[in-house]
Amino acid sequence: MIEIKKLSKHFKDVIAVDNVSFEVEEGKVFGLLGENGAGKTTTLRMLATMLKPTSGTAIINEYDLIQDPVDIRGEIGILFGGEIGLYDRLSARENIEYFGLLNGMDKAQINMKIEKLAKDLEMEEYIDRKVGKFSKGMKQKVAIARSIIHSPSIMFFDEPTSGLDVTAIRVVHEFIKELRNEGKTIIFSSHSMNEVEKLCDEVGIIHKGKMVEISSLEGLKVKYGEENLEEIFVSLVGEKNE
Ligand SMILES: Nc1ncnc2c1ncn2[C@@H]1O[C@H](COP(=O)(O)OP(=O)(O)OP(=O)(O)O)[C@@H](O)[C@H]1O
Repeated sequence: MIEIKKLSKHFKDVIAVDNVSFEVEEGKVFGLLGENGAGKTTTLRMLATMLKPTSGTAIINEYDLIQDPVDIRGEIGILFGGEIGLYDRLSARENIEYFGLLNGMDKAQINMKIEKLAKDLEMEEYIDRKVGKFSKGMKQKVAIARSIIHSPSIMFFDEPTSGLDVTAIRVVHEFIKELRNEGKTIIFSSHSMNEVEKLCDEVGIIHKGKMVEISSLEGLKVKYGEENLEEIFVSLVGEKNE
């Protein structure tokens, strides 16, 4: 369960996130939708304890973001788009293993989990190769494996498909669906309503740091009398997206 309470982040005179509150029930997928610069990454970085909020807090599996950040880190898995920060000189296996050790797992547990992840994500062929020369899609799979090595119950994804080709996007989507089936609680950000529609139970639309709508997909359609969710998004944030 995630309960976000009046979360704000100011960078000098820029209000990146403005008094945002929402809840995500256990086992649900929440899509944070917004244009470039809307405040999605900043929100997720705060929830992942990577950035200190200016005000407000969140309760994540009963831990308070401000009081218990170390406990929260053990509960969450993070997959951020863009620069994913793998160690080029280490193999895929070593990159994943390193994170398992950081999360207090022992070698035997880690090895078992890596065998399964390598199979599930079809990485067996290159699991022992150095990641430096990997394609973007291959690196993303290593990052996915790394993010769940410690079996967190909560996952945060920040635009996890940005810059990936169609095949790699499918892998990420399938992975999110699988996590949902396993009952994980997920928040992921996107600027595409189509992506959100495929994967989410509920959506929050963020615009200029403010949450302008929170609803189930069906609820949005009923409220705005419009079947096409992309149209609803555009009408809410004011300009054409993509
Ligand atoms: N470290 C920072 N210092 C100053 N301003 C920042 C910083 N990080 C983010 N911002 C500003 O905060 C606002 C929200 O940025 P954020 O990265 O959260 O948006 P986003 O919705 O994730 O956008 P995108 O889809 O482009 O990643 C933007 O105006 C951005 O310029």
